[in-house]
Amino acid sequence: TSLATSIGGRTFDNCMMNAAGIRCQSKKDLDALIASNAGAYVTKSATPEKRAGNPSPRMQTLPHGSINSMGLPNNGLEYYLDYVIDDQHNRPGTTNFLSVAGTSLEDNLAMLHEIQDSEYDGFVELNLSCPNVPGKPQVGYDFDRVNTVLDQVFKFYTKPLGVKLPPYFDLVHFDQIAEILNQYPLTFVNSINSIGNALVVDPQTERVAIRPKGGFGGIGGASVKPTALANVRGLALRLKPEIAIVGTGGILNGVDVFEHILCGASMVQIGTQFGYEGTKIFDRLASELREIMNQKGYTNINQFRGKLKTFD
Ligand SMILES: O=C(O)c1[nH]c(=O)[nH]c(=O)c1I
Repeated sequence: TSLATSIGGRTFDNCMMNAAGIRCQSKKDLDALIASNAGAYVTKSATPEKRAGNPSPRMQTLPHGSINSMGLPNNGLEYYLDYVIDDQHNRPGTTNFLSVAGTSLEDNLAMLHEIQDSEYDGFVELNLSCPNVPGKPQVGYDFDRVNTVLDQVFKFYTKPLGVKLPPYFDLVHFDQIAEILNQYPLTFVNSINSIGNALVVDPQTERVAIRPKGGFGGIGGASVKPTALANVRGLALRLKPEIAIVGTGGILNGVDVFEHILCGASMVQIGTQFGYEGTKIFDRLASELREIMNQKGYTNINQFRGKLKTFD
């Protein structure tokens, strides 16, 4: 039973990896991902310079997921660019993901120029959906802005690139974002990021759970799976076949991986639950997914990708 997948002509021996932001900020974190059974890793979203991020408490675990307002803490683009270039020398033929999240178009273009001019030959995940930088909107909710960003990027960027999108909640929004994305040579679209600006309250203390932004933060984990599957399916039905879908959101068990692939995902990313379990989760999910595939008579994931049935 093979869990292999391919995106943009690159093959991965396992269709599961971490989600940006979770246990991927330091070299130590990334080394652990390399040592694990994950099929790839993605680095913490980078800004041009190192950032401390929001004041703590800025992340809280919940019974059915997590809330976070980290505020884009990261070690700066050079740190991650050096890491992934070093890794591609050490492990030729492997492909990984470098996430960038500039707080302005200028920053994003500057970082992509630096990556374009470097010897990095892996994927870039352009994060258009960080919900937690105070005063900054989630670009993914401004369709004209997304168009402008991609138009500017693809004037010069020729290496494989995908975008990380926020969740949409209206079928017309799936139509509108897909119409824009289909105009560009994207390698993949990653859906979803956390459900932004939710609020968790502690009834005992009568106070919010996290400090930044009056307690408003992004929700991840089990509670977001129905929204994540809707976005994966909504985009799979609308995007041109050359654009692969990376499914993120609400994956705790092998069955959740199966559901994301059934909806159209070629690769899946695990965030909140990976944060709790660590890299051994990739072993557990692989055996659980293989068990499901064996029961159903599937020998590889291409046999059921996107094959979700409806009633009609
Ligand atoms: O607060 C963060 O650092 C963060 N948190 C998220 O939930 N999604 C994101 O894309 C980011 I850049």
